[in-house]
Amino acid sequence: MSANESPAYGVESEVGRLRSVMLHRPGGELRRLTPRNNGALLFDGIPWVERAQDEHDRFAATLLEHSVEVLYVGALLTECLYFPDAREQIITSVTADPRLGQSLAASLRGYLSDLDPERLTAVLIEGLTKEEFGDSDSLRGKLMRATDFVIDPLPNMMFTRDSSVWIGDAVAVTSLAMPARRRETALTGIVYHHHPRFTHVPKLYDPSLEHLEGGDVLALAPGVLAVGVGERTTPAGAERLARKAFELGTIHTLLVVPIAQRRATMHLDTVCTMVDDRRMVMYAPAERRLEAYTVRLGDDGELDIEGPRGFLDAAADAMGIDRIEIIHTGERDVVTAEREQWDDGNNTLALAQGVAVAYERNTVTNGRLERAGIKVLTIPGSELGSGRGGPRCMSCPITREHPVRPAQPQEL
Ligand SMILES: NC(=[NH2+])NCCC[C@H](N)C(=O)O
Repeated sequence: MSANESPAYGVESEVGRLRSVMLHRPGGELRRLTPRNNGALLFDGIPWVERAQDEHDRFAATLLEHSVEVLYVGALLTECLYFPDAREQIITSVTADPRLGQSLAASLRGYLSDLDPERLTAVLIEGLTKEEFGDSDSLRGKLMRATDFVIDPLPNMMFTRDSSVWIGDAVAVTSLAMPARRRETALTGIVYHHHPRFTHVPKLYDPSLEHLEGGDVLALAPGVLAVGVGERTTPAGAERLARKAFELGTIHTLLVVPIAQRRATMHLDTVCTMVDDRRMVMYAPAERRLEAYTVRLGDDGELDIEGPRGFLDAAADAMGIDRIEIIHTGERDVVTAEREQWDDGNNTLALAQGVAVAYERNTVTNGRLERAGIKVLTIPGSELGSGRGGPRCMSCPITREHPVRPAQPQEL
């Protein structure tokens, strides 16, 4: 590739050979979690930060050992913050927080403007307390405790799956539903709009639109997407995505899959993920329960909606295959299944057909995958898991090769 040629990115499936991925190594933002704020910040515990970082490094090393390019969102953001436009845009968006009040917003603007790109990146992700900022003049500042946040930390930043998703050769910077996560897309948006790697990439969504999270979007096959709607992605978000993707011609079918509005099933990828082009690891009760509406573009340019019918049948039809085979999470007993579903046993990341990264703790599910001929690459996740996300949530694939048929575990 010559210096001024832009690399070709794109994702058409869940299982084509993974070439490039975006991660975020958890850092100081996890140190902000306390028993008082962890619930609002969407963590079920208080992770041991150094251990979480070691676990994450093992994840990154597993990807690198399998020749996957690992890009870190923080490093890309820092590079963007050398551009005055990008700096101005992010500082304006952070200081527009109406909770600040005019005086604090003005002094915060001055403070942020003086930071070098690296420090600014850290503050944007790790947050800033009143104590660190040092303000005591503004009305808001006077009424804050030393440990209150002037800028909230983003501990869920490591779940890069949710804040952007590639659909074909276009990227969707998503619209996150939970208040604790909304600012993540201001940062990913800067990366995709300002980093020279990505300025040429078509953008098919933005954070001002209806709620849509990447963890709900599964690229079942080239041209076929499944989108979970529930706690995070709304039907309106799925509709908007369908219209945009049909317009760009990147898909021909979108399956809308209602999922229970519960924390255990916050995204479709907590219930099922693909391990090759016709097999999924899935939480057993979902196999019977999941339904799908099949959405296509009608001749009149309007959305044509069929269903609902069983998700697996609708998916196999859209993918042009006889059936999707299911590998169940856990054993036949519901308790193990429920435990391993909670611990992200379904949330595997395929590096290629039949090769998947999984948390080591889900021994029963991993054993089943192996017996089914899947090569399982395990990583530790005792600390990372407290944020309720597994290998799939912690990665945003940027480039996958086209999947190969028939499904064969590939030697990488
Ligand atoms: N794609 C996923 N399953 N992401 C998991 C995100 C976990 C994060 N703590 C949240 O609640 O939003």
